Amino acid sequence: MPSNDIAPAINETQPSFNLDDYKIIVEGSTSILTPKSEADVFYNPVQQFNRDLSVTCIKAWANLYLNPKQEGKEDIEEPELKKIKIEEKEYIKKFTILEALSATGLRAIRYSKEIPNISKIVANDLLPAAVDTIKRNIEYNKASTNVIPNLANCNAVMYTKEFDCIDLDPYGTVAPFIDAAIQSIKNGGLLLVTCTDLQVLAGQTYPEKCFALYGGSNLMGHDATHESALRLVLGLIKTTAAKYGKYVEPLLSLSIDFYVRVFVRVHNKPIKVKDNMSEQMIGYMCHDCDSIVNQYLGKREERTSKKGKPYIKYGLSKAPTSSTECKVCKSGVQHLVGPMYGGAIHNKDFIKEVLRINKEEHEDNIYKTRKRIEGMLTLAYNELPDTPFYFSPSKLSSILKISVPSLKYIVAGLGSLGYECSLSHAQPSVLKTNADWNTIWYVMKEYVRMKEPNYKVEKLNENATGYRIMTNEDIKLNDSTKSISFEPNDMSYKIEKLRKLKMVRYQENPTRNWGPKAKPN
Ligand SMILES: C[S@@+](CC[C@H](N)C(=O)[O-])C[C@H]1O[C@@H](n2cnc3c(N)ncnc32)[C@H](O)[C@@H]1O
Ligand SMILES: [Zn+2]
Repeated sequence: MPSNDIAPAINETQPSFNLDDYKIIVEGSTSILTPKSEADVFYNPVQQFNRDLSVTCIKAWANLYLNPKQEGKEDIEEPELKKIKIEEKEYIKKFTILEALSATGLRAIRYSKEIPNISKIVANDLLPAAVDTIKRNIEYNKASTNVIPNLANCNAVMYTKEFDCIDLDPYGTVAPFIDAAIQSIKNGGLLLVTCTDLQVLAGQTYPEKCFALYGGSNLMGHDATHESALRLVLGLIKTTAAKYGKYVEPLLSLSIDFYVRVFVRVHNKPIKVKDNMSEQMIGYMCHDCDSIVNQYLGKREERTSKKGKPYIKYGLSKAPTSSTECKVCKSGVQHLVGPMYGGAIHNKDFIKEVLRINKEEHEDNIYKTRKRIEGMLTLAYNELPDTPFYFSPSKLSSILKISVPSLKYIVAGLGSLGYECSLSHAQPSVLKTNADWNTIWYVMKEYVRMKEPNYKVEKLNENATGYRIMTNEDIKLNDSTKSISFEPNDMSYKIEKLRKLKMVRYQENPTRNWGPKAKPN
């Protein structure tokens, strides 16, 4: 069982550097020194968004769950602190952070300067050169009161010590660190996870590697592959935690530039672990038309006993949810994707608090990526919560060989049939919807019929996917009382309003050769 105490692994020493030997990089509240000769430890300026966002998220987590303003809100259970509460009534809970893979110490030092109520933060790295840099930067920033440099394999630290908050920001995949992190994190604690291996998590080349690391395969070649990357990472964290009776609650899950970043809360709640089976899913993804049919791996039913007591019945799910032939385009090739997490990937209350802090407490001169945080999180806040994946009208139009309709028409069409739509933070010009793929394609076909009077299906090759879809009479509505319209409606107004907000919603390439940085020699 990991213990609570965190001992400095090294002794404080006298200042041991000559400032002339270093160049100074300023980010947020913090200046870091990197050797003028050549930086041999890791600093990636493009990751400022990751660090600005993480500061804001840790503050939001502490406000909501650790030191909540209103009475009665859930908080971290810690017997010692509870005792103080009874005696003194009022106190502020302090918390510990582990930056497990710290490189320069920049992130840890920023946390210590920008986030209140941290009792200790351990800035850990495996490389002696990195830890020397961390020490130098702690000293230069006068952060030695609560930032402790530590030289160790982070798994060894996590298997032996407990923390309220753990940040994992590795090169590439986080997979080797999840088990230890889950064991180290305290009840109700916050786990922050980066994965930069999107070639594996969202690419088309390494399904076997993706399966080995994350226990599932991604939506190879599909527009929504970045959301499947998030769901694979969440699936890994959830199944790892389940073994230890811990339940993982996603707070915010973002696909950003060249990486994914998820913020989850980990609870010691074996009863909630029972939901894991019915939260995990596989999908049948059509090779030709992008349609996906989801299949949850377990059944969870809320029932009432004869005595009127509610209870939950868990069971096996009915399978398969799809036949070997795609119902939309009749292709015989359907790929199995997943298993991955199929539930909600964000918590709206959490995003609201992050947005509030970002707006009210942070300034542009320190938080250079503040505007982008506002844009991306506003999109995440407005995403449909429980509907995996999204589709791209542009991709579907290319299959039908039509010019791309304005998003508002497709949204209006789905809205007129009673379905909901939203945008996605993960990609511009895509739509999430609670309609199934049969209905999505029905809307596309109706759009062609009503808005493209000169369209001639005969011009398509008879073997083409578009031809098979346009001539498939089975693509129709289940409910014959409904009729479709592309006139503006509540749903299309809502989406258009969001699209017209003047916000930085998607990143443009900020520098030449941007992306994950290679390991230093
Ligand atoms: C991507 S960098 C971290 C960047 C840093 N978090 C930031 O925000 O600037 C990854 C770091 O992890 C360290 N590392 C790799 N494997 C490790 C392990 N098992 N334990 C501790 N540190 C490790 C590397 O030496 C490297 O400095
Ligand atoms: Zn198909």
